Amino acid sequence: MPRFAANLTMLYNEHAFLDRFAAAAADGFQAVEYLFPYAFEAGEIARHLKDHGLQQVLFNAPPGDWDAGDRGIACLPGREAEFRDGFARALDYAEALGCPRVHVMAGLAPQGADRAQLQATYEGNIAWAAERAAAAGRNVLIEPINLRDMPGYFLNRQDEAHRIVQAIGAPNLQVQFDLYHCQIVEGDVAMKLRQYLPTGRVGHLQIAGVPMRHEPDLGEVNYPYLFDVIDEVSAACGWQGWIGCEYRPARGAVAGGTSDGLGWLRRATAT
Ligand SMILES: O=C(O)C(=O)[C@@H](O)CO
Ligand SMILES: [Mg+2]
Repeated sequence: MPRFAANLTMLYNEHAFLDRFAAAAADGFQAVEYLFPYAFEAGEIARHLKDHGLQQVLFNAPPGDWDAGDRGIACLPGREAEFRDGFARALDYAEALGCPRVHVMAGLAPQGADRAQLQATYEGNIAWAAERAAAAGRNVLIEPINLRDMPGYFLNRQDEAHRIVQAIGAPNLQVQFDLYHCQIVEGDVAMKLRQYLPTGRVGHLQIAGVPMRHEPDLGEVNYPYLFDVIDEVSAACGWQGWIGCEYRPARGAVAGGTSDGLGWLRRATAT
């Protein structure tokens, strides 16, 4: 099942985290992503990847204090040292897991904050991270996220993300284009695939049904059509990234729920 990576934060919640690697491999996935690896030793995760023949294609840098409400700290003035420590930790995990991409979450804009100051802090942190990642042979990704799921999130639109990537100009800085967020925030997803994939500035795609973030075949988005667009544009421009399956299975933590919901994937990959 080339191209599609299982997001182990959202899929296979019927299993404990480390057991999700085996479950994804049993369903035919060859690659995985998830939000955060830091609750586990990198070596332990690396063993699970190897044992199940999986590639790690993406994970996130430490987001600050998630339980206290942080959703990344890259745009937050005064937390630069914490940002740098966290990113260095992410690079250590990326090395141990053989993972080429690290997603850096922007954070929530504090109410009343000076937007220009947040922007300057964000761009400064992202530029620093891209430089450090380049020395380690990794790419840094930034992802626009919708405001319904994350009220106050600093980065919401594809054009903003691409403007920042252009402005910083680091070759290893790319956009994580999550079609679910894009549909909610701005729509016109097929045209944005056609616009942005050929720029070489999209490092990763992610999908989910809209609006409930369940399986891609549940909701308003016509994913078979979008997969054809991705195939067509990729063939023309040589785009070779992964598509992360970042959705909450409709049957949730019910035994077999994730696998039972993979009919859309079997249809998408049928030859
Ligand atoms: O929520 C998403 O979409 C993601 O890709 C996460 O990495 C950030 O929460
Ligand atoms: Mg996403």
